[in-house]
Amino acid sequence: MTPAARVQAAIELLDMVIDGARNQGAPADRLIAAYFKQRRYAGSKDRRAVRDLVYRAIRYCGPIPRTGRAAMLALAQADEEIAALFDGSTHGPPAIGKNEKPAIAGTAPDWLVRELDQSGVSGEVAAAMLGRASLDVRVNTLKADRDGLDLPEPAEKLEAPNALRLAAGTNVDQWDEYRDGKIEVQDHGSQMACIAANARGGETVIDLCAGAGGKTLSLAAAMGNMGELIACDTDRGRLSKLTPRANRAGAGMIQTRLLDPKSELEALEDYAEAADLVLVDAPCSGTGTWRRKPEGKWRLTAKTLDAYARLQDELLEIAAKLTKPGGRIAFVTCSLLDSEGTDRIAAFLERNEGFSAEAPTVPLGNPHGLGIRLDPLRHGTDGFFVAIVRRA
Ligand SMILES: C[S@@+](CC[C@H](N)C(=O)[O-])C[C@H]1O[C@@H](n2cnc3c(N)ncnc32)[C@H](O)[C@@H]1O
Repeated sequence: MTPAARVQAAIELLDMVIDGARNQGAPADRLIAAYFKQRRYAGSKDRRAVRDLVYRAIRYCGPIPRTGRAAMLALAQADEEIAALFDGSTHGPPAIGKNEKPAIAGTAPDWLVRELDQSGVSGEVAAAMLGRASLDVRVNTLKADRDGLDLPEPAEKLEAPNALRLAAGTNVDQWDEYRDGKIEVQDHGSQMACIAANARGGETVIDLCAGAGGKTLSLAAAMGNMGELIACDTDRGRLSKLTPRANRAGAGMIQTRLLDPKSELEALEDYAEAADLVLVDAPCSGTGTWRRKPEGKWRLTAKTLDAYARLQDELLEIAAKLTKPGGRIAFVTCSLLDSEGTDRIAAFLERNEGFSAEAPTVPLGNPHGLGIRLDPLRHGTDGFFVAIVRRA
C-alpha cells in the first residue's frame, strides 16, 4: 500500500469506529482485525501503519467526529506529513477542500470533559488517559518468585512486589514462563487493587465480579492457595475462561459460581454474612482504560454512566450481605470519575451505618475521597479507584 492508501484505509476504518461508537457496534480492535481479514494484500507493515493512524486519530479527537475523513483531517492539521498525503492519488484520499472542516481536537466529548474536571481530572492527567499503555505482568508466587525468574526479555521491577514491566507489544503468551503459569498479564494498577484487598491464606473470599479471573488469580496467589475463594460472575463466557487459567496458575482453591442478574444472592445463600472479604471489581465506564481502548470516550453516554452507578450500588449492597462482622469489602472500578468511585462509597456508607471506610494500604496511589486513585500520569497504571469498607 502507498502511504496515501494507508491514510485512506484509516479513514474507512475510522468511519466504522465512529459508527460502532454511535450504535454500540464492534470495538475498534475487532473492526481493524475484520477489515484486514478481507484485505489479504495488506502486509504487516501496512497493517501496523494503518492501525497506528486510526488510533492516533481516535486519541486526537475529543468529541465524536462527524466522519472518518474529518477525524483524519484533524490529525493532518497537526501533522504536515499526513496533510501531504491527501494528494488525490489513485488509492489515496481526495485533496483537502478549501471549506472542509476537521474534527475537533481534545480529550473527550464536552460532557465527559466536565465530568472528569468535576472529579479532579484535567490538564496533563486527563491527556495521559489517552497515552500508550505499558505491558505489565504479575509473577505468580504459587509457581515462581520475581527474583529467581529468568525471562527472555529485560523487565523492570515495579512497586507491587510481584510486578514486572515489559516493552509494550512483547508477545509474552509465546513464552514458556507464561504457558507454565509462572507469569500472568495484569496491569500494575490492577495488582495494586488486589494488594489493597489484602486477601490472606485461610480466609473466605468472594470475588463477586470475577470476569475471566484477572484479579481472582492474584487473590489466590496472595492466599497461598489456602482458604476459600469463590469467583462469581453473571457472564458465563467470561467465567468459563477462568478455569483453564486457574489450572495453568496452579490455583486449585478457586471455585466458580455463575450468578443470575437480580438474584445473585440466591446463588450465594450459603455465604450470607460469611465472607472475610468481598471484592467488588464492578462493571464501569472504563474511563481508566482509554489507553487501551481510546474509542471508549465516544461510546459512553450520560445514561450508561448513570446505569453503571446504579449497578455499582446494587453490587455493594449484595457484598454487604455477604460480609461477616469484622469483614471487609474492597470496591474497585477502572474509572477516574467520582460518580463511579468515591460517590458510590459515600452513598453506601449513608445506607449502611454498620460499615466504615478504611484507608487502603498500598505502595502506590493518591488518597482520593473515601479511597485511593491511580492514574496513568502519576502512577503509570490504568486509572483505578479503590476503597475498603469494613463491617463493625
Ligand atoms: C470489571 S469486570 C471484572 C474484571 C475482573 N475482575 C478482572 O480482574 O479481570 C466486571 C464484571 O462484572 C460482571 N457483572 C456484571 N453484572 C454483574 C452482576 N450483577 N453480578 C456479578 N457480576 C456482574 C461482568 O460480567 C464483568 O465480567
